[in-house]
Amino acid sequence: MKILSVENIRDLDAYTIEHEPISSFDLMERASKAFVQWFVSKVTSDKSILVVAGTGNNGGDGLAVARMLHDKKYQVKVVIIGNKDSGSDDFKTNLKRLSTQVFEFDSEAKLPKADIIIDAIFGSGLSRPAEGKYAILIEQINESGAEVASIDMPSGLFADRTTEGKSIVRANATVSFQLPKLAFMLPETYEYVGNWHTVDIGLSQKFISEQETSNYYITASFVKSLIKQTGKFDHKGMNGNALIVGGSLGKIGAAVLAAKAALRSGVGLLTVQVPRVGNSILQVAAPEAMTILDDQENLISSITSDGYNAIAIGPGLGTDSTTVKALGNFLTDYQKPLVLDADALNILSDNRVLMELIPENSILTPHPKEFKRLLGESWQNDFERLDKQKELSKKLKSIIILKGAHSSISLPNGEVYFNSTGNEGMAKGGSGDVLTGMLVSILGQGYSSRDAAILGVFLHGSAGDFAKNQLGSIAMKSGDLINFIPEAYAHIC
Ligand SMILES: NC(=O)C1=CN([C@@H]2O[C@H](COP(=O)(O)OP(=O)(O)OC[C@H]3O[C@@H](n4cnc5c(N)ncnc54)[C@H](O)[C@@H]3O)[C@@H](O)[C@H]2O)[C@@H](O)CC1
Ligand SMILES: Nc1ncnc2c1ncn2[C@@H]1O[C@H](COP(=O)(O)OP(=O)(O)O)[C@@H](O)[C@H]1O
Ligand SMILES: [K+]
Repeated sequence: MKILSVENIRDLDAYTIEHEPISSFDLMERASKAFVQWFVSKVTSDKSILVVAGTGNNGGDGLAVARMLHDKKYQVKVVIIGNKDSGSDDFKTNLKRLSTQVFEFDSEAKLPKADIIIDAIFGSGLSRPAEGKYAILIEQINESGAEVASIDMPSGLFADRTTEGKSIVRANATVSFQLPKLAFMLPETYEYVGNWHTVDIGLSQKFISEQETSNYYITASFVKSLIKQTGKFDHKGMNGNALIVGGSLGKIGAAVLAAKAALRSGVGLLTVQVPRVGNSILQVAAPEAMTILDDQENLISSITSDGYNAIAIGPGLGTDSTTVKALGNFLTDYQKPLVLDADALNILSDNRVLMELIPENSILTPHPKEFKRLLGESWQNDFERLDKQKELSKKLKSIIILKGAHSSISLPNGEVYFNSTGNEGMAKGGSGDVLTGMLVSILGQGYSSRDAAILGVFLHGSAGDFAKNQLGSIAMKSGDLINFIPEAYAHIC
C-alpha cells in the first residue's frame, strides 16, 4: 500500500472528485459515513459525544459525523473553533444541515463534558503548528479525561514531516481516509496518533497507482504475491542450504533460536557454526540442523563459507577480538548477500573499515541502538532517522531492517517498506534472533534480498500476533514466536 505525501493526497481527492465524478460534498459524506461506521462498532450510544470542529474540510467531516451520530441517537454536542463565515463550502453546507447543539469555542470557558471527543479541528490541511486559541483548545481536549478519536489526523500533527511544538491532540485512535500517513509509522508520533485505522472511501485507485512514492505499507496480499509455490517433486536441494554463524559461551541460546526459526521457515538444509561448547546444546535443541564446530571452545574464531547459498552471522556471536578478526577475514573473501545481525553489527560499528566489505544486497537487521552505532551518529527526530536509514542503505548498497513497531525496510534504491504486523509482546530478548533465522532460511530458498526481507519481517510479526492472541503479550516469549510461524504461513498461503 502506498504512503502518499499530503500534496499527493490533496491531488487524489481532487482527481476523484473530477473523474469519478462525485461532488466534494458527497465525498465528504462518504468519508464521514466510513468514520461513523467504525465509530459505532466501538462506542455504544449511551456514551456522550463532543465533536470539536475547525472550519476547513476536516471540520466539515466533523459536522457530518455529528449529524450522522445524532441520527443514530447518540447524545452529540458540537464546539466550533474559527470563523464560521470563512469556512470551506462543505463546512458551511454541513453546518446548515446540523440540528444538534453548537457552541463556539471560548477559551475562557470549559469544554462541555463528554465521554468521547471526536477531534476534527485540522486534518491534512495543517499548514503551521497550532498556537493561540487552537493550542488552548488542544490542551483542553488532552486534559479533559475523555477518550479521543481523531478524524484523519490528530489535530496539530503534520502528516509527513516532524512537528515542532507540542500542541497536538493525543488521540486514543485515529481513523484515516484510504491510505495511512507517514507519521503513523514512526515511534515519536504514537502518543498522538494512538491506534490508527484506515477506512476505504473509494478514492481513485487509478490515481494512486500512478503516483510515485518511496514509502510503502506492507499488506498481507502483497506478501502473498511474493510467496513461491511449492511443488510435488520438490527436493531438499531446491529449498536451499543455509548457514547460521553465532553463539558464544552463555549465548548459545541465540543461535538455537535462530536455527529453530530457520527450520520452521522452509529451508532445505541448515548448518549452524558454533563454538565447541554449543555442539550438544544445538544438536539436542534442533536435531534437524547440522553443526560445524569452531576450533575454539567458547567463541567463534573462523567463519566457513563453502557451499551455502545463504549465510547469517551474528546471533550470540560476541565481540571478542578473535571473532572480530574472523569476521574481517570472512568478509574479505565473501561476496554473496549476507544476513548480518546483533554482534556482527556491533563489530562492524566498532571496526568501520569492515563496513566497506559488506557484500551488496546484504540484509542488516539493527534495532535502534545498533542502528545508532552503525551510523556513528544520532538523529533529531524520527523523520531524520528515516532519512539517515535511506542514506545508509544507499551507501552500503544493502537492505536495512530497522526493527521496532512498524519495522522499516530500506532498499538501496531509496524505497522503504513499513511492516504492518507485530506487537509489543515481541519486545523481549531473542525476538531478533528468531527474525535472523527466518531471513536466512527464506534467502536460502532463492528469494531476492528484498523479497526475503519483506517476507521475513511480515511473517515474523504475524507469528508474534498469533502468539499474542494465544498467550498474551506479557507471557509470550521469543521462543514462542517459532511455534507460531506455521500459522503465519498458513494465514498468508
Ligand atoms: N474533498 C476532500 O478534499 C476531502 C477532504 N477530507 C477532509 O478534509 C481534510 C483536509 O481539509 P482542508 O484541506 O480543508 O484542511 P483542514 O480542514 O485540515 O484544515 C485546514 C484549515 O485550517 C487552516 N489552518 C491550517 N493550519 C492552521 C493553524 N496552525 N492554525 C489555524 N488555522 C490553520 C487552514 O488555513 C485551513 O483553513 C482531510 O484531513 C479530511 O479530513 C475528507 O472529507 C475526504 C474528502
Ligand atoms: N513494540 C513492538 N511492536 C512490534 N514489533 C516489535 C516491538 N518490539 C519489538 N518488536 C520486534 O521484535 C524484534 C526484536 O528484535 P531485537 O531487538 O533485535 O531483539 P533481540 O536482539 O533480543 O533478539 C524485532 O523484529 C522487532 O521488530
Ligand atoms: K483531526
